[in-house]
Amino acid sequence: MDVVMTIAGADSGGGAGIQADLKTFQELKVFGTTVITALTAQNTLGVQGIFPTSPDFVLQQLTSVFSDFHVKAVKTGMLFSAEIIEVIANYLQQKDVQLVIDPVMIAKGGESLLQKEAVDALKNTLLPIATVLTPNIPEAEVISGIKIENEDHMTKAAHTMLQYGVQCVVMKGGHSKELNTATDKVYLADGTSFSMISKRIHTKHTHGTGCTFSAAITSFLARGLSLKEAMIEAKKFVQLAIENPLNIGHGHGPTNHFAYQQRKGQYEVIVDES
Ligand SMILES: Nc1ncnc2c1ncn2[C@@H]1O[C@H](COP(=O)(O)OP(=O)(O)O)[C@@H](O)[C@H]1O
Ligand SMILES: Cc1ncc(COP(=O)(O)O)c(N)n1
Repeated sequence: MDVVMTIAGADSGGGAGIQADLKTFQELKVFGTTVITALTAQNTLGVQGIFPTSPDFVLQQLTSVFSDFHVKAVKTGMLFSAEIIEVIANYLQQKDVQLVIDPVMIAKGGESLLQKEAVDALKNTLLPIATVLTPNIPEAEVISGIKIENEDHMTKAAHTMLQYGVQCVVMKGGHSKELNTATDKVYLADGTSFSMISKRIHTKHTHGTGCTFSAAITSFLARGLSLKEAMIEAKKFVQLAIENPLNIGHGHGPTNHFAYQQRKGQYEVIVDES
């Protein structure tokens, strides 16, 4: 059994963070372990409270898991502070793992999940050791310092982020103004790029989409898929999870992690290499 790890915040509402990651891992048949960076009191309406873990206890969790398991791939989500990021980067740079960074900054409800001072730590300590970075457009703007209003800006921002040493940047299109499609653009360190295109679902139930997508990439990498195959299959996983909502909660409801196993044969992501 392939072992993976998520380093993220816990979402009491079950739709994002550690909870979304573990549900994704389970559906994709990898064994999920966790390092919890913060507890959040959260539901589909928003984040009501944050209780961060001490950096020392983050290190203790990392040590417990790595001293016992052969972890093949790790993803990070909500990291909260520069101190927590530094502990994680110092620890992971000695390990031979594939590392997927979802640079979670702001929850869908607008609450901050990463302190402003922590962005430099993310860029300077985690990106140099990362395999994949999965920013949405607002996160890409903060990391690259480039305002993204068209595809040229997106390419420039991706190349700026690649310069920090990450091998691949996936610019997620959930927040773009496209009406009919949700396109994620993948930029690789060798200068090539491709787009993954799916139909845009008009729904408010998108809580935890980014967490689910990055957890799916992590699972497929651990199972031995190539970077490109892992990305395409993860896009399919998140598409089916959004397309088949569970309709629970009174706000931005969670996505449906069961849908991929039920319907994966019925949907193909369009890949554009041009
Ligand atoms: N309305 C939607 N319809 C289809 N796919 C979507 C939609 N919203 C987001 N996605 C997809 O979900 C994944 C997460 O994207 P996004 O929502 O931008 O991330 P985040 O949760 O970090 O804001 C991406 O693959 C994106 O294309
Ligand atoms: C603990 C935690 N991690 C990540 C997110 C981001 O998810 P979303 O962007 O869907 O609010 C969140 N709301 N809570």
